[in-house]
Amino acid sequence: MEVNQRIVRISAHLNPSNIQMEGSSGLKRVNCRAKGGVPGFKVAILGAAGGIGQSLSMLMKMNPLVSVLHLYDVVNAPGVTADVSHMDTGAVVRGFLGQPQLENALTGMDLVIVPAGVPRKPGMTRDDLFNINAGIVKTLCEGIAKCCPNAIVNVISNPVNSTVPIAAEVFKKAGTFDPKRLLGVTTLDVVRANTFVARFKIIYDYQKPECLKTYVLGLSDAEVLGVDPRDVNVPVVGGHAGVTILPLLSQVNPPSSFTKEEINYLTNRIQNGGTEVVEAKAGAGSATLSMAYAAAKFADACLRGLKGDVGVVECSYITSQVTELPFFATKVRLGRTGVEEIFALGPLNEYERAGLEKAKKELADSIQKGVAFIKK
Ligand SMILES: NC(=O)c1ccc[n+]([C@@H]2O[C@H](COP(=O)([O-])OP(=O)(O)OC[C@H]3O[C@@H](n4cnc5c(N)ncnc54)[C@H](O)[C@@H]3O)[C@@H](O)[C@H]2O)c1
Ligand SMILES: O=C(O)C[C@H](O)C(=O)O
Repeated sequence: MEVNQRIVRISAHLNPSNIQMEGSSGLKRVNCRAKGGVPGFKVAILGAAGGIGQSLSMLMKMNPLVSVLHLYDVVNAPGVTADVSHMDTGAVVRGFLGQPQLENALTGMDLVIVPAGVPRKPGMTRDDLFNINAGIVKTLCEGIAKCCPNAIVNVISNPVNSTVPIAAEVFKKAGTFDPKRLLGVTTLDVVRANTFVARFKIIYDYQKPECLKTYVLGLSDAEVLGVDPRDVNVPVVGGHAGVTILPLLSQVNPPSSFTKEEINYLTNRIQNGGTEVVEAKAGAGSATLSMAYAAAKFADACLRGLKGDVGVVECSYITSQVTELPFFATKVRLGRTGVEEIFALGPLNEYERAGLEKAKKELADSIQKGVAFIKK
């Protein structure tokens, strides 16, 4: 049996027309288990041919937890699929092009990642994308509700503050809504916050052993002397746009102290990280590479949770009761059923409490806009 399955897989590789696109007879027989008998997960990327989608497809093909990778887009899916499928990693890659193939792309998936939609140009807010992206997310979520209602869904398409409520309303309408399985991806805010905070030289303060002291350095010094961003963890709560992005610098790990100026600088930089990239790209789109990295990191955390790993904690924008708002980003623990624990905000300082009030005001409108889009 095992040998036969290996032969099927090898012959599929030898005949490219059998492996790349939906509709070829050889695909259905391919073994869907990862090497070593460990069950792998089936992952679909919707918007796989885009700036985020292409790099994300590559990173997910490299993930040993993925046994099957479905790449769906309304353009260029065959090319991206052919390209990614040549990587000598375990996941079987299949491509799906256009709306008629959406259902096949989604059927049987454990995790669906959604980076489909238009990106910002300089001068635009994320909310300016609402008119186009709301409809795209709605259609894709209708497909998810029909074909893989139990999948974990990672929403990347902007404005995330509204597209997650849109997805929730679509799933409610279809009777498939499970708040534990719908997650807005805000990992890029955490990735940025970790990077920017790590540019501060953190040295041990022997007078206060429980606390690390920080110094602002010039950029070049910081690059040489700063700590590794992977050793820094900054919780970022609220949402994913401007003032709704609320880094909790009082809760940075390792514990660190910042001056008022440092807090202002860092908070601004983190809140405007997306705009910084949009302006630097000067009309050629928004963050794609750092976003694909962040999305792959978050998807990997979801898969590790599904696999049963313990202590998988990430920030995500989810259905929440942490504040009076129905959606809010906080740290969550991921497990076999998706979001298994939502962490409270923890103690906030005065600066963060003021930021929270501003964030909630803007978030409330964005959530309402998303909900109204489906209910209208
Ligand atoms: N959550 C975050 O932190 C974050 C970060 C960066 C970008 N984004 C958002 O992600 C989205 C994608 O950004 P990008 O730079 O990859 O854009 P892009 O234009 O490069 O790619 C988008 C892809 O979506 C596809 N698409 C459009 N309509 C579709 C549909 N109905 N079904 C399937 N695919 C469809 C397009 O064909 C394209 O390939 C944007 O909305 C952007 O604002 C979010
Ligand atoms: O800023 C954008 O429009 C894209 C994304 O939300 C980001 O934070 O980079």
